Amino acid sequence: MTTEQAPSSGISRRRLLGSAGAAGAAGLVAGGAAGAYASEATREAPAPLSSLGATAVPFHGRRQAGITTPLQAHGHLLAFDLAPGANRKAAAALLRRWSRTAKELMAGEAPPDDTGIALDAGPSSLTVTFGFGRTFFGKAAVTDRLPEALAPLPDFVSDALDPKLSNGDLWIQIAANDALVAFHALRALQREAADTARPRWQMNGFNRSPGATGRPMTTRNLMGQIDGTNNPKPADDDFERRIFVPERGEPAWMAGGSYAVVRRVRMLLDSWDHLSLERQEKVVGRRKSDGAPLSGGTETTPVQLDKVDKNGALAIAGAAHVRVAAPASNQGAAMLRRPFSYHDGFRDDGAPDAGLLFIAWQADPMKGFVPVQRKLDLGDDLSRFLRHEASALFAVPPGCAPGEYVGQALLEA
Ligand SMILES: C=CC1=C(C)c2cc3[nH]c(cc4nc(cc5[nH]c(cc1n2)c(C)c5CCC(=O)O)C(CCC(=O)O)=C4C)c(C)c3C=C
Ligand SMILES: [Fe+2]
Repeated sequence: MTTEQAPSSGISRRRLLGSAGAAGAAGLVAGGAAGAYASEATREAPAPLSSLGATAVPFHGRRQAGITTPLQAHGHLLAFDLAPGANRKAAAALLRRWSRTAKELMAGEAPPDDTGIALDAGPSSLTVTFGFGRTFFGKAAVTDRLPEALAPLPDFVSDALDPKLSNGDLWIQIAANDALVAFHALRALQREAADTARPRWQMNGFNRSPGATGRPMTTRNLMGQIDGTNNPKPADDDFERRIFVPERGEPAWMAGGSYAVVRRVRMLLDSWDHLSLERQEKVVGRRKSDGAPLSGGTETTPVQLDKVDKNGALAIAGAAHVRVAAPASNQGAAMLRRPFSYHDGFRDDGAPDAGLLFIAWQADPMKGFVPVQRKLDLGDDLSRFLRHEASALFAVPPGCAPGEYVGQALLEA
């Protein structure tokens, strides 16, 4: 489920509908003489998609898509609250509708009553990922299934949180390599929430587009740093244990799932951009140009935290971000960081309202995000340039088999 696959057929129902519509429209504009051309064109198969458009990520599987899937270029994060009076049964019906639609959209299919926003486009690596917030369990009367790991996150020194942009009963992460495909999914899912759930907040983010660089590279954030290098890798022995709830984990409905910490972290870009390159690199502990650690080597060379330079000073400073955040500094605590950048215009003081939609995935937030953020709070040079403005924690259940829906074991067991 986590690896991208070429679609089984290059031509989806959505693409056939789209090109037939376009050809029809061309015929109308050109008038009668073009009619023969129009009907001929209608019968023609559309041109093959580029690999960007054609790539489909399967919806069904052991894990939900969008956790270990390669980062896409466009992302929408949406939180919903259950509408007053919406009960467990209504929530179950909503998750069933959402799962069916997500499956169709991820395959490049047009759902019934389609808006047409993504006509002509392929699935474009669309992923849709669903999660449950702590407040869901009381409203849906399933408090007996509330995971311990969904305990509220503690307060942090660097928090300046906006409650209206935080938490939420239900969460959807939508991501795709095409902006219209991503918005199309957002609109379809929001329409299906109907009277059962109301939007609480939305955040829109982006990453590098595939093909923008000469070779596939780790993405950069808005501070210009290569960001994501030292993430746990699926090939690591302890990857599954760190990121996903074990098969015999508690509660049973979360076995194979993961917990997503979502933080909207504004960057103080005006202050940051005033630092010299040398200072910026010291704050992080890596070179800006290629992401290599200041202890030497290339981007992927393991960081040597004990390395000293010829003057006897630490090559990676005591308060450098990579030192303070490293598992070695946090009793092994680790998380999979899978963020999007955001830019929401400018603030009243003229500063960019921009930063990182930081999303951290882990089997247990108390062994991932929480201890690391506590440590960063105490003495991380980078934190001086960051403001945590929104926060949420969601239980993201495992994926589902054909005929099932995400969260079924929570809502029907
Ligand atoms: C609580 C966890 C973390 C927050 C919040 C966080 C914010 C944040 N980080 C960057 C930029 C970089 N982070 C890098 C590495 C890194 N960051 C965290 C954790 C948090 N970051 C970890 C666990 C690590 C890996 C440390 C290690 O083991 O080496 C890097 C270096 C490149 C990389 O490995 O990804 C950068 C750059 C920003 C801009 C930011 C908030 C906006
Ligand atoms: Fe970081």
